Amino acid sequence: MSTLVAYFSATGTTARAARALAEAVGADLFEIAPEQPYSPADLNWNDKDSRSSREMSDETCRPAVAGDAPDMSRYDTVFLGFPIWWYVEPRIVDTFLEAHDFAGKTVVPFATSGGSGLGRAPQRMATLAPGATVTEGRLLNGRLDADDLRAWARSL
Ligand SMILES: Cc1cc2nc3c(=O)[nH]c(=O)nc-3n(C[C@H](O)[C@H](O)[C@H](O)COP(=O)(O)O)c2cc1C
Repeated sequence: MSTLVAYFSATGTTARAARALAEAVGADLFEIAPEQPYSPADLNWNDKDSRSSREMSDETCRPAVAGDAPDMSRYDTVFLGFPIWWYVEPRIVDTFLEAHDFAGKTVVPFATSGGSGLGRAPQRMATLAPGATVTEGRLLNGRLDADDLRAWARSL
């Protein structure tokens, strides 16, 4: 069994963290790409009518994921990365969690943000991945050190 790093990234920051993590721990990498990419206007958190604001104000919103899904049966540990949006994981991460069977797997959240922590994201994610062990996760803001990432992965 092996390790997957799956991530959503709207503007590239989480993508960089995900690549560094996958390389450091020798994991496969999968991008959770939205069927409809997010434009800069979509990401405007000052506009309560922007796409991201509308999605995040609706707990049941599940934006569609593009492309082929990974074969989850190959993995026992899944690092799941995302930008913090309104203190939690973007709804498209919820789409991904509900689309796969994580029972018996370890799901490790990681995030980038403007400063907020993971907040309630791990708890929310646990409710969407029945039977999985969802760890408390970690912010991967700033410079990432491969040895530090490996030590973190070993400690899980
Ligand atoms: C709609 C939206 C909401 C955000 N909400 C938060 C927040 O609650 N706390 C925070 O620290 N950063 C917040 N941010 C900033 C992002 O988490 C941060 O820029 C992140 O690194 C972006 O990652 P990405 O480039 O992978 O999309 C928000 C960004 C967007 C677009």
